[in-house]
Amino acid sequence: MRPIGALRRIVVIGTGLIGTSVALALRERGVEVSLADRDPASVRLAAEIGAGTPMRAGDEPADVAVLAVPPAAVAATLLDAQKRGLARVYTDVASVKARPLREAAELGCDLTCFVAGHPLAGSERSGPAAARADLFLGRPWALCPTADTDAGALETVTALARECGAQTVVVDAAEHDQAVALVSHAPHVVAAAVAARLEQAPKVALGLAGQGVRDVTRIAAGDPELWIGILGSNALPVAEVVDEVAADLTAVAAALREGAGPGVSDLLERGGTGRRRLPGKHGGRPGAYTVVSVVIPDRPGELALLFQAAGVAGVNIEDVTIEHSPGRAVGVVELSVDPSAAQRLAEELRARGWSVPG
Ligand SMILES: NC(=O)C1=CN([C@@H]2O[C@H](COP(=O)(O)OP(=O)(O)OC[C@H]3O[C@@H](n4cnc5c(N)ncnc54)[C@H](O)[C@@H]3O)[C@@H](O)[C@H]2O)C=CC1
Ligand SMILES: O=C(O)C(=O)Cc1ccc(O)cc1
Repeated sequence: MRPIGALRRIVVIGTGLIGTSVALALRERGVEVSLADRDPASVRLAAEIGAGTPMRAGDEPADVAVLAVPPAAVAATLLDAQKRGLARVYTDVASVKARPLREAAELGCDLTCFVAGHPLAGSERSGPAAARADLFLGRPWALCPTADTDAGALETVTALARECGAQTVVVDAAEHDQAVALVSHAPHVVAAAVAARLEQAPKVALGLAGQGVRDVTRIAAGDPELWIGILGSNALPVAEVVDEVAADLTAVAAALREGAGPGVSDLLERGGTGRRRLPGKHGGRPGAYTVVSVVIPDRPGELALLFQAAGVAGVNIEDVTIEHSPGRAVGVVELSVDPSAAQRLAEELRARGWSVPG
């Protein structure tokens, strides 16, 4: 198949968080986008926020159709789209790869022009209202071609992911599923298990909750229906990781009952080592940034002034977290910056009246 030089028009089927984010990202790159979803309200909202125009019957085939539907709907959606000749090349974004590929083969889909894909970016929110054009910037985007995949189709989908600002990683579907069981799906289960402890938590405990428990449980706010589908489609690899986590937790509980000691420090040390192995932003060296903490009053416009001051100092903010003190009208903003810029930023902020401890 002839690889296309530039994407002219794509179709997005499934205008939720991921589909609409792909659409917004490509609209910014001048690509024409047609939108479809089984829920007409979702298409209308996506169109209203500038993601494209509703798909019309009789349109010419698009360069690519992006199937952004739940994993269990990928194969049937692909078959239907191919029967209608919606595009020359097809891809999906589902969080699981092996089972949808198997189901597509069983349904008799044309797998030469289908490149299974998965952007490793998202959030705990759903639907077009949560979509962002910059969602995929610097993020990995897995592509899982099979022996049947046409080289031109792979090139086209690679171009699409890169136009969205992502970095493509070609990986076998089964290997992908094992990997995401470890770095995405089992963590979701563990987050839910920690968050489930809060269901009956006394008010005093909830009032004492800081950023740590919010960090650990953020993804537990994801749509349960979507996640039941993801976990069910990748059940065995996820179960293996969950068993390993459970074994660690059982061992640490026993060690705690014997007065903490080596069983606890062993887990904490292994945890620290594992965490440091995660790559930093854009796949860079982990922990390569210095954190500058700033105390700010909790009032409108304060963050904008802070970012403006960083801009005046010529400092690029690589990441930001905000810690709110319950019941107090102040917050602590942690700005991650290049170590060579930390001192300059701290001085600029102090000169403008902010408290920058340290
Ligand atoms: N939520 C996340 O952070 C991420 C999700 N993914 C994957 O992206 C896909 C979409 O997830 P989200 O955008 O988060 O979900 P979402 O719930 O925001 O959007 C899914 C959309 O698909 C539509 N839909 C469902 N079945 C359909 C069908 N048969 N035909 C047409 N439309 C249909 C729904 O109406 C909804 O608008 C899933 O496969 C998910 O595994 C991938 C990366 C990150
Ligand atoms: O919210 C987050 O940080 C995520 O990691 C979201 C996410 C959810 C599902 C995926 O398949 C990929 C990414």
